[in-house]
Amino acid sequence: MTLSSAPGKVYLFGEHAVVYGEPAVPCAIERRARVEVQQRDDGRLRVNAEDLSLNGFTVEYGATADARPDVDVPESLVTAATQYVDGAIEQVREVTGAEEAGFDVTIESDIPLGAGLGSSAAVVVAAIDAATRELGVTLDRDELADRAYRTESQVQDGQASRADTFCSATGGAVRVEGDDCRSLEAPELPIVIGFDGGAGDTGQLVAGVRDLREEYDFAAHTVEAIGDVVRNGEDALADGDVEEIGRLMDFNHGLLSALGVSSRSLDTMVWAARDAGAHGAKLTGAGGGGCIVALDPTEETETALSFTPGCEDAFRAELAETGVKRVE
Ligand SMILES: Nc1ncnc2c1ncn2[C@@H]1O[C@H](COP(=O)(O)OP(=O)(O)O)[C@@H](O)[C@H]1O
Ligand SMILES: C[C@@](O)(CCOP(=O)(O)O)CC(=O)O
Ligand SMILES: [Mg+2]
Repeated sequence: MTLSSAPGKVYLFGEHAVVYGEPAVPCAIERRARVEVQQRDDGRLRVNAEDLSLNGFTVEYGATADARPDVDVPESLVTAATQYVDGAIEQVREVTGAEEAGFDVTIESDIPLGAGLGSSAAVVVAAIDAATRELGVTLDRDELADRAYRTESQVQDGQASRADTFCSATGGAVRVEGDDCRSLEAPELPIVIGFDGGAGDTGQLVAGVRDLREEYDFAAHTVEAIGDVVRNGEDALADGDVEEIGRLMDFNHGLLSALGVSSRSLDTMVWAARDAGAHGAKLTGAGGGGCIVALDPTEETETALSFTPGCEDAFRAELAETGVKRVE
């Protein structure tokens, strides 16, 4: 039995635009997915994922595409729920050459699903790490991040960035621009998260931005403008200027909103945070529903969010210094 954990993340800047080669700065947070893997000798894959949004279910199915899970829910829901884990195991079989390997996979996670905190990347990174180690293969961090990226890219129809998976594998604050992935020195940031209890489908939201960008030049320019915000944000991070980081987060939210990926509840939480005196606030991740990230060293934003209709949970998040790790 092998167990690994990997952290989720918030985007300080740059989600969506990063898919088209602009830079982005995600930051790992101390909310982790833990994936336990046990090899089995019949080549089958059994996934036990109590947190899945189908009210929690256990699926057991074979290695071949025709052997689908025997659960009484629509096929599309099952696929949406299982595709990241399926993809991760496919990568493990490929990279180890153990094409027939079967596994029992058990997932336990503190990261809400589809909420912009990178649950998919954390699950994929931890699953690939645990399953390869279970087969006696240790991937270095970059290869692990790359295999996890390939999984996200496949699920998102070829439209994914390396940002979430690199951040989850590495921990800390990172900067990703195309294939260039590196760690960043970041000041201590007073991160507050508001969660509306909802979720967005990353693949669909990414496809929506892609279509807008192809249809309208001004949407393409909006994506480029996000890149400019990120570059300014990097300077503010290097200077440790939290007020300026906040101002740029506000701007970044406006541009994401223009691209159609915000929602009423995300906007409501963003405004509640700003009204409470946060330095800045924006949605994080793909959007559509889920989480916002705000910066506030005082208790005001967390308190205001906890009284905001439509906000289900408000909490402070610590930076996760460590990315993927083995759990003994
Ligand atoms: N605890 C979990 N157990 C099983 N699968 C999970 C878990 N958390 C996330 N996933 C997978 O990740 C998907 C959500 O990823 P995504 O839409 O990218 O949102 P996000 O990464 O922002 O949380 C889920 O539909 C599921 O396939
Ligand atoms: C929208 C995007 O930039 C980030 C998605 O983050 P999340 O899956 O919503 O946590 C997509 C990507 O970078 O692959
Ligand atoms: Mg994701």
